[in-house]
Amino acid sequence: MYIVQIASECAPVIKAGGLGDVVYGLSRELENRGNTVELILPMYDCMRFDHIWGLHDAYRDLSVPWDGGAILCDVYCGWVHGRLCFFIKPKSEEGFFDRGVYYGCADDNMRFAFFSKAALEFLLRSNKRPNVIHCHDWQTGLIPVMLFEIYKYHGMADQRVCYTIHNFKHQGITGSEILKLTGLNQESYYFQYDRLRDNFNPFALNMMKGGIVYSNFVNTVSPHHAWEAHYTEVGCGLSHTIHLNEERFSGILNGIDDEFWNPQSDRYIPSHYSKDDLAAKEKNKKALRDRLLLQDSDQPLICYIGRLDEQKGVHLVHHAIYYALEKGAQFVLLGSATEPGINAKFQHEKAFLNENPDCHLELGFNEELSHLIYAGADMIVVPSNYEPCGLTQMIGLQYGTVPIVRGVGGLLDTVFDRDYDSSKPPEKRNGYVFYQTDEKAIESAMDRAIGLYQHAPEEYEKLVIQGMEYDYSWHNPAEEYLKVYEFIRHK
Ligand SMILES: Nc1ncnc2c1ncn2[C@@H]1O[C@H](COP(=O)(O)OP(=O)(O)O[C@H]2O[C@H](CO)[C@@H](O)[C@H](O)[C@H]2O)[C@@H](O)[C@H]1O
Repeated sequence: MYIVQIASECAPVIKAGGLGDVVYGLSRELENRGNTVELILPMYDCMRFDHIWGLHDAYRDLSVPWDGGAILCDVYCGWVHGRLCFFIKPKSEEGFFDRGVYYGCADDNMRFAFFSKAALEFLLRSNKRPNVIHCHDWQTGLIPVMLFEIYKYHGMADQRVCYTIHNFKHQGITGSEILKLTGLNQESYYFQYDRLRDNFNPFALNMMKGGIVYSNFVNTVSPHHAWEAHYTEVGCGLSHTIHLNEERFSGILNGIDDEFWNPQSDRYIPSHYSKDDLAAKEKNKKALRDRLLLQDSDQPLICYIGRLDEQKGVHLVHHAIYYALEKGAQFVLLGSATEPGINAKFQHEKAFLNENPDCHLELGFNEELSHLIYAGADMIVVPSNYEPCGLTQMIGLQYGTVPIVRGVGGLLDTVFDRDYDSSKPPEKRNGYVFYQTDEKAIESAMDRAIGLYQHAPEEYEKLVIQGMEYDYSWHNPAEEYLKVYEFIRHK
């Protein structure tokens, strides 16, 4: 099958979070199974060019209709660790992707609407006719809309769209100007409730809603989160739209790339290990302590890795640091905050804890360091308010780092409480789960984890091994996506 992924991220060349991991990992697995996969991405000035091999011109002066005129783009092509990627570079004054950041500009809606239009125009003009176009999140929500309202009539009638939602919080809510810019026009048509009109603001359009309404199949990234999005406030206003389209909606659990995230071959860690050789994991702990100037200790090292925002339960992340220290454990945090208030709070904590030999806060994005932390830590906390899937707990499991998670979304589908999970026999349990959002809840789960580490090391090691035995690679999820692709192809 010929599949084109269109997204705003692809790890490691463009990675702000989990979306990048998924786009890369799924593409690799689909190719391993004999499919042809190509990716279309924006050409950001700040992306990691050092991860692209053989970058060259693929299409010069692609004329993308925009705002009644056209913007010329150059399309470059290169391989990102074996994946064939096309990068779109607009040559307009706005410099849509020359902002030094991936997201967070005042005109993000326009930037990604343009990217979506340019991606379709590129497919059309270069005569690429994939069986399936797979798009991701609000940034590409307009792709199925424009495909089925415009491009279908220009020789792209056979293409089918699978649309994956990684985060319902950001939906691309925009004004009517986007219709004129993209050439969709016809305000009264698109402002209908069963098309793009936002479910709560009758004067706004919602790009993610467009993605749901127009795609041949829609999914989010875990079965439990699919249920939450349908039936709870976690759908962020789109539950009714999901309800109306429920026969085309499901949850497919993410995987993690087992080449990139593999303690037996990870290029960023000093000592490779497996579940049969856990002594080598200790060497990574030592390397991590040395690198971050932490003192040696026989107490557990607990970590947090992830974006620092409301979604991730920052108040509990903050509490976990102090509670770990109170219990004699060590804590390492690697995170970046885009919200100024949250950033200021963690900068303050970093300064306050700077001299503490048991704690290190690293504020920023650092792929290489993240690997060493997964390998060197004993436990990872993931106290999210909501979590569509969550990759950090799965990576933690793969690296023998026991997850302590809040029981929401994909965390519930992947972590099974050692002491209380009745759905799994004891030998299949792999971590700790708590449910409430108050401090006592995370404290009790941390107590149980730290207690086992301190008082029953053999039992603790068993738990580590049980976690490492889980297969959260892309093998099963890719199978499910292929079933979806086959299903929509023949519709
Ligand atoms: N400061 C930092 N330095 C280095 N690496 C960092 C980092 N902060 C985060 N990372 C890395 O980025 C990824 C984050 O994965 P998450 O599942 O937390 O994704 P996120 O919430 O961004 O994405 C959304 O999409 C993903 C994919 O579908 C869903 O799993 C998730 O629930 C949803 O919120 C991991 O690979 C992690 O190691």
